[in-house]
Amino acid sequence: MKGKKSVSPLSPTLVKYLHPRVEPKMAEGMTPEEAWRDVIKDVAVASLSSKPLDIFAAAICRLAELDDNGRLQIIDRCLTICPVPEAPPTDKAAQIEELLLEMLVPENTSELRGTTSVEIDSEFLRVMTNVLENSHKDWSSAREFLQRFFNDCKTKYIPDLEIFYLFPKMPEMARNLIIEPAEAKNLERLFACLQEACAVKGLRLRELIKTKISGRDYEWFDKQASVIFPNGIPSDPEPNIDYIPPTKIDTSLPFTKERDGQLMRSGRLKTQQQLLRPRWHNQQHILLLALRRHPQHRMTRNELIDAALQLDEKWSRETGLPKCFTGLTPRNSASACLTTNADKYFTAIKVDNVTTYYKLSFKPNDLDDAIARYKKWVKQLQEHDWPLCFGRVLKGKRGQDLMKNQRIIMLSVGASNPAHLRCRYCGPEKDGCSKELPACARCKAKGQLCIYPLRPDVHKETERQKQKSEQNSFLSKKSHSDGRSVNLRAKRVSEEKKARKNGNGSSYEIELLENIQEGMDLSNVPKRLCDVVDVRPSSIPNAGNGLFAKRNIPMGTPLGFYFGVPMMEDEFDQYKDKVGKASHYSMRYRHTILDATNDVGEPFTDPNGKIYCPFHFMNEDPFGNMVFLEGYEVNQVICLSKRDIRKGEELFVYYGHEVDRAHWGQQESESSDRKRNGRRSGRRNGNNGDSGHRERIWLRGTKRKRGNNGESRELSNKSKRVKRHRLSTITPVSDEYETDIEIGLGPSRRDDDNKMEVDEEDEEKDEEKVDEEEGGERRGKEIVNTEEEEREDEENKEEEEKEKDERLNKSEDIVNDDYVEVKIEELD
Ligand SMILES: C[S@@+](CC[C@H](N)C(=O)[O-])C[C@H]1O[C@@H](n2cnc3c(N)ncnc32)[C@H](O)[C@@H]1O
Repeated sequence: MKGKKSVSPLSPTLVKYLHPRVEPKMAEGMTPEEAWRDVIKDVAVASLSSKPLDIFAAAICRLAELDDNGRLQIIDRCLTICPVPEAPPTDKAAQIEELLLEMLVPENTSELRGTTSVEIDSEFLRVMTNVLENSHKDWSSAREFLQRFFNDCKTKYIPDLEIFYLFPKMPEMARNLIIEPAEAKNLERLFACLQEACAVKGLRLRELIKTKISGRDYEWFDKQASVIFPNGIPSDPEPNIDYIPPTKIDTSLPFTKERDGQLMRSGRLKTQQQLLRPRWHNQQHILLLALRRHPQHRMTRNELIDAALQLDEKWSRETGLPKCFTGLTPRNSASACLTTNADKYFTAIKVDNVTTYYKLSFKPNDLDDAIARYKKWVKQLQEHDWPLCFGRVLKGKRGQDLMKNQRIIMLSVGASNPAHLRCRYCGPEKDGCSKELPACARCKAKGQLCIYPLRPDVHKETERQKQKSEQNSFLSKKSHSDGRSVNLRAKRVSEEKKARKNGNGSSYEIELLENIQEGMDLSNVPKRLCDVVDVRPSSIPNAGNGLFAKRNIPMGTPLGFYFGVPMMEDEFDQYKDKVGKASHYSMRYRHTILDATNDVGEPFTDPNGKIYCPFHFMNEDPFGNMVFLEGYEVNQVICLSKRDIRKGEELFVYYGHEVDRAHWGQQESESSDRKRNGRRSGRRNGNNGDSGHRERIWLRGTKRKRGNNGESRELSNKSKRVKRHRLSTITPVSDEYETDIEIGLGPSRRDDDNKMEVDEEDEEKDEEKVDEEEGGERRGKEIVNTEEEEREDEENKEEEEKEKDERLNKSEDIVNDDYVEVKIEELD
């Protein structure tokens, strides 16, 4: 590959040097090329022949592998040290030798001689980028592992040879580089994929990565290799000799081609590259795109299945990608996919009570529709959920009645999996409560006023069942006396449906809420978002604005939603990705991107404007106090507090593992310079050469697996630390879709800093308020006690709280040390 480059014009110094030396060699019968190559070899031999044989041989071999430009560059640089490099004066000899070693055998330069090294051709990085960007897998754990590997290496780049040398810092590496089974599996797959990608380009992976392991490190490397490749390192597939190099690496995605309406010249056309495909190239997405392309976004089941199969066929034919709907019965696969509707993007509707149509569950790329939905959600949240979260149980009889009734109150929004949720009053350390109703998934608290953010339908179902059975018994009684019973039932059902459709269906909920509110003090419940949070400069240097709590916020409170106009991912890449800061504020939700910016790519910042979402300004901390939760409705992202948050604290959330953080923390001008120069960590995708998709916030947990039937496990402080580290670095890939709130892992270091910022007066007030709130709650719970018992109890509880705080503080110290380490590792 390198030998084919033509020689660039020689500098006058080189000509002056070569001319007198080449002529005698030509006189001996050499061609001009052989003669001047021999001159360069003479320099290397003269300077390095005293070196140990392996070093000398490696240098001469490397010289032979270089192209003419590479060789001439070596002489050019030698001439900058002295005019006669083959016989340098004594004071220059060492410099020439060091230079030659550095260029020909860099792993043997004085500082690193004899150490283990990995030589990586820069072509490998191009292959790697292409695989990571275009593969349908997200390679999360493999990335993390490689990142850890690179972090523990000293790196040297030799521009003339386009080669990177990695020198592992063995003690650190042996200590840090532990491979988990899931990582090993993923890494093995990644390497198989890289090998195939190399073969497509006519290369062999083994030739792009060469390892030289010194004797003492051999055992360790051998052990690691046997974990990653239990069956031995597979040999490279035969390189594809028919390969037509793509003019630009990024033109290789099928969708670009389809949009441009031209046929693409890509190496992939020649071979069926099974593993390289765009992330969204899967069955669900093809069905979704087929529906999206229909003018009314509405099709019958058969029409939709036909359209999806045609689309799949067309792409496969034009791009060489494998089809998504395969097997003997692709129609059945498409039909099953539609029935499962795992991502909730399809809504089935009956037209004329006969034909079932499928329509998109959202209006793509429609700002007004997105605003209307967002406002509806926020209204519901503020009217229904906030009173439940921020309200306090009254002291007197009304509060007593409320507690006696032992109702379960549910929020209108929440995770799909109630097993992840907590009773509001269940502190992380409490073992359980003793009353009767089923409640919190963590403490199994029974009978407490338990805010239970269930998926609305789960709860409604039981209530409806009750109503239904009542209706049924009523109707069956009636049916004896009245022949019109069937009609009556149908009428009732359709009325119920109609009411639900018009948004009045939750009469049960409203009634329940009214009952609850009678027993609660709602005077301190916020009315608008600006009562709860405000946007101001972040506590993180150079991070721009941040979001801060304006009041104490209890754990598990849904504060709002992340606003964004839903678009298909390829649409976003095409129209929006490079517009202003669109990629900084966009969020990936399953198959859609929620675009949070206006036409010029700026977030909506006017609090009185048509749309304003303060959560766009929430900065990142992997162990933040907030979490993005997938709501029950499609494209609904709930911003939920992970723990109790105190007034003045900055709100942080984890953006997900796919985010490119390389330019963060730089001054604005610096980072925009970088963007202008197109140096953003070499990000590319196939569409337009510089997609920001790695900038996008990822809705956490959209593809995660959890053990133990989805139940979070209690963690000791020690295991918490490990878990914390893994949470920030490893996201296991699986086919299960789940949402995940990581509650109870404790506050981050920054939260402590922020606590310091709350001025003393505020703090005092807060404490009073918290005491009052907690007192209220306790009074609510223990309302049957006498006043004296109550006082005693409160004293005891205060002591308990103090002890608990101390315990927490101690564990925070440990956790925070670890956190700093992780951060540094990541920033490195
Ligand atoms: C969704 S915006 C958050 C609001 C942003 N700070 C602002 O002023 O508009 C995401 C951007 O905030 C910045 N950011 C977020 N978390 C950060 C952190 N921990 N450190 C540095 N910059 C951060 C990055 O520039 C990122 O692209």
